[in-house]
Amino acid sequence: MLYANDLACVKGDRPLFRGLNLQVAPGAMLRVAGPNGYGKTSLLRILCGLALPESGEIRWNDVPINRDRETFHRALLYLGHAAALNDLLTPLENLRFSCAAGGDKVDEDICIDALVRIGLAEQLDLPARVLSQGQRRRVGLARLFLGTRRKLWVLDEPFTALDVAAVADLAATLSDHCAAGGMVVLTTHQDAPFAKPPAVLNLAEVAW
Ligand SMILES: Nc1ncnc2c1ncn2[C@@H]1O[C@H](COP(=O)(O)OP(=O)(O)OP(=O)(O)O)[C@@H](O)[C@H]1O
Repeated sequence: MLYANDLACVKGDRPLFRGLNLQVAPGAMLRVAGPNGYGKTSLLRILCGLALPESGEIRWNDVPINRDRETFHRALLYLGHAAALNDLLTPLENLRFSCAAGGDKVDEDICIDALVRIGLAEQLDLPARVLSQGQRRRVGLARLFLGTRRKLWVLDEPFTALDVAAVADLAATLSDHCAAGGMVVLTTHQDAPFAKPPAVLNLAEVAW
């Protein structure tokens, strides 16, 4: 279970939100909504422990995330809104690198299957610099198809630059993850065909 209690966030000299509470239980999906610049990305980074809130606390299974970072990070998969790829490496090399950096031991065959599943069969051996925006996005998203048992997926605009079929496939994957007891927190400006509509947290309602 992920809890956030009474979070406040200031960026530079700009107050963004305060009094923000949330909880995400196993099986749940939460969509963080709000206009541009209201702090969606900032909130996701705070929830992952990548940035500190001005005040408030985040707990994972009742333990503050800064007290046992290792356990929390083993349960967490965070994908930011920009695909962090090395342009000189192929999609396969990038995927294997991000798994290794995240401490996931994944066989090459499983990585290849994930890249094929996400529609990159023809691009396996190309350097990432020649990929389209949608293909770059897919390399990052391939981590969701690896079957690693990370319970909490935090995804910043995962549908950006994907075509209709890829949006449907990803929405089904996120729904399946929740149906299997996983948790998803995401931002998106577009509707996606989830099996169940996610709960919505609108940052406009907690704007400072
Ligand atoms: N380090 C920083 N210093 C100053 N301002 C910042 C900093 N980081 C973010 N901001 C500002 O904080 C605000 C919130 O940014 P954030 O990226 O969290 O918004 P968002 O809701 O995700 O926006 P979008 O819908 O456009 O992706 C923006 O006005 C942004 O310019």
